[in-house]
Amino acid sequence: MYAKVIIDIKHEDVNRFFDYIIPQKYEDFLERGMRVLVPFGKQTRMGYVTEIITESLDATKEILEVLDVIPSINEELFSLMNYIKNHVPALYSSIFSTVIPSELAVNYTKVVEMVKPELVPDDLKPYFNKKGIWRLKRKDQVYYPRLKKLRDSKDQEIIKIKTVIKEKGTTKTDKTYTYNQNHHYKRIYHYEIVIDLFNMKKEYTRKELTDQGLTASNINTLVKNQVLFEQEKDVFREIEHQFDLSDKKVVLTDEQQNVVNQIVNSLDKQETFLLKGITGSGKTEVYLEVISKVIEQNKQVLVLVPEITLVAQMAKRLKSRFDDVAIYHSALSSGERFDQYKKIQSGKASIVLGTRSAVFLPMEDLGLVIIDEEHDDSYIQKEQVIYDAVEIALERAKHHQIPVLLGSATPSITSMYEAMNNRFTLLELTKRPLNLEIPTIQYVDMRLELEKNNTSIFSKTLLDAMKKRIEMKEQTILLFNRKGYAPFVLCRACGDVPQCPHCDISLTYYKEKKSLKCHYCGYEKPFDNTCSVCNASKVKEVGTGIEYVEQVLKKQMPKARVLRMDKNATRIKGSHEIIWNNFLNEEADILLGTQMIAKGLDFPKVTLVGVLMADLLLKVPSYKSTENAYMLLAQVTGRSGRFYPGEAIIQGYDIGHFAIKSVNQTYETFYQEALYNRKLMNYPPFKNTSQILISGESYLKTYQRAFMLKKALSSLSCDVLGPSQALITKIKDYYRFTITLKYETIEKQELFDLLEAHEFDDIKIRYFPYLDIV
Ligand SMILES: Nc1ncnc2c1ncn2[C@@H]1O[C@H](COP(=O)(O)OP(=O)(O)OP(=O)(O)O)[C@@H](O)[C@H]1O
Ligand SMILES: [Zn+2]
Repeated sequence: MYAKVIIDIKHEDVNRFFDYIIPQKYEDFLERGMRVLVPFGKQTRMGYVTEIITESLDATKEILEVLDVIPSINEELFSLMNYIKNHVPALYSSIFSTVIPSELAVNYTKVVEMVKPELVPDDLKPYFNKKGIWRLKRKDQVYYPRLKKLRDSKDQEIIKIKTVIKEKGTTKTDKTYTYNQNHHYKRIYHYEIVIDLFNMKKEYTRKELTDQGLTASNINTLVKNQVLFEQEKDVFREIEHQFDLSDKKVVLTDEQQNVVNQIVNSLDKQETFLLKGITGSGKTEVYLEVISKVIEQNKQVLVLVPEITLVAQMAKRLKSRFDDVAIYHSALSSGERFDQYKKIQSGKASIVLGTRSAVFLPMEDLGLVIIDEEHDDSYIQKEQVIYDAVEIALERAKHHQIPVLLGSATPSITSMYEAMNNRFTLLELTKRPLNLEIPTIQYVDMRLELEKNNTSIFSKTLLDAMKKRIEMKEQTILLFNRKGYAPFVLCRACGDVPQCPHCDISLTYYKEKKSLKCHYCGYEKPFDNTCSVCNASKVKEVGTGIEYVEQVLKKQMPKARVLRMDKNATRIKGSHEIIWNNFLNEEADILLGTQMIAKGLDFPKVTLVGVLMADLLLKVPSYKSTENAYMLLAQVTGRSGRFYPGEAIIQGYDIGHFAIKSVNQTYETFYQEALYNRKLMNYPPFKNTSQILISGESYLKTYQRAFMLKKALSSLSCDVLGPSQALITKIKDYYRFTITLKYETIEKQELFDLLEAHEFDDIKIRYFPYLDIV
């Protein structure tokens, strides 16, 4: 028997199947989808078995080891990988590592062993340990050529180089102790506490015992004298939460019950529901009720939220009401994530809650997928292997023949269009349950503030409203969608902005480190207030970042307790949940944040939402920027008045803009206008679009190649636009051009072949299945 294997190396040259002999001991055991170790050239590598075959002409080497007990890739996952493969050109190995958890990957470390110590050059000797072993680090790469020579020297092998492979995910074990009733230890009277403890519970972990005051040497003595039996056991790394498990009990409104009934009647069918419910209309209660019905049928539910910020709130609701909830996202520790994965893989989770990548988790008895805030861009993975988790979820639904429930107050234009054309079933919630209205919205034109000599970033209206909230013990959410502090520096004398020498982008200013850094290539140089162009000592930070807003806020409202939620404030594991929990428990008056706080969150005491520089949202270069701005504003203002009547204040310089104005109107008004624009411009849902990036070191050559590609593409039935300069015209010394495709249908494989044929050593071509990712 033989196995077809994809090798875990991300390189074009090995992007194909390799045949290996299955040793007899693995013949009955090995299955398609398992991870194996195989010899590859002079190395040992991990690989994925994609097929078991009976004949092979190429197989010469045997599989060394099998890493799985259950296949890491089940049949459903294989079909999802196939779906991805048909949509984007990507290496097999990259697709594998996209769909499985990173904990299933392995680390390869090279180890050098002395064979003839006397012949090892003196300057290398200090790197070896006492046992004659040197674990190579990344920085040791400079020694590779010399080491290889020592290994390959003709008649004498002076050293050996081995690859040590370690799985990233590890199972945690802990020592546990039970009490031996029949021991003969005389001095047990010294350990009364032990007797008491084991009267209460049969088994304790080492940590539990030390927490009770026993020292390590106490425990050792008791084990030695056979009072305690010691055993090594796997321990499950449970995720620790900040919240308590108390569930709200609500009686569904007629509208909610209606929606629930419709979904529940279709649980055995593949059907896509679009639940469009205004902000605060109680979509979560609908989810919970439907989930309980799915679980009654012994099936599983996958719940996706677009951002880690939203996990805690949903986790609290789910864990309070249901057992066996697993949680999966990138902010867990590697150990926690590995254990959650194992729990899911073994079928022990009835509900899985996660962010984008959770869409690939193995769930054999999947009965429903819920995608909350379905309009959110975060569902699209924009790096490496590009995919849209919503599309993947719809594929899974096809596989299992089950419904998908998409929920949003502001559905994406494409989802709404599907619903209007009866391909999705539209369900609506039009009211807030406690008869509360959507908050009233007030616009403040900051140009007029300036005329009134107010140069602060806060208008008087907003400042007064926040102060009033503090007096009334109510809370405020403030949105400022720009991260970091003073993102760049500028010479006030000549206007020069320091740029990265390798990329066409201004350098970011890091105040604490006093340095300037390029976001794209990592180039870094110390900040210097002398301008390199005009020599004036006038280089200063520019712009107002969210940390600056926080400072001003504290200055203008010294009594206010402010929490900040942005990428910087949430770098530490668990901080999303801490900030969320603290604000929910009213330990702060104001929650200041980026788009992270704009959607989905439900804080009863928030009666004011303020938006600073709303027009910043429009400055994003995307065909969707108007729509995204509208949706973000409609979402964030919807955080106000969910339990008590509320209001929202939007500040900006261009508040007459369609996107900003529309927040005060219905979603339908906005949808009609946005759809009209998309029709006019041939954007989705009317035409499919994708983009091709052509990059190379020579400006002229790259531009020429892009034109040649355009010509070749005209043989396909699609509109080809461009080539034009990419938004960032140069990255890491590579010039960048884009070509945009618009089409109804396109033969993807033909397109990918064409792109491949146009790749040259000095020209790179990348394909993006969606616009504005380049
Ligand atoms: N039937 C009900 N009776 C009383 N309160 C309810 C009812 N349904 C929902 N609520 C409460 O209303 C609030 C808003 O509900 P929820 O967070 O589910 O809104 P949502 O539709 O998800 O809104 P958004 O799109 O803004 O996130 C919650 O505090 C929820 O507990
Ligand atoms: Zn750079």
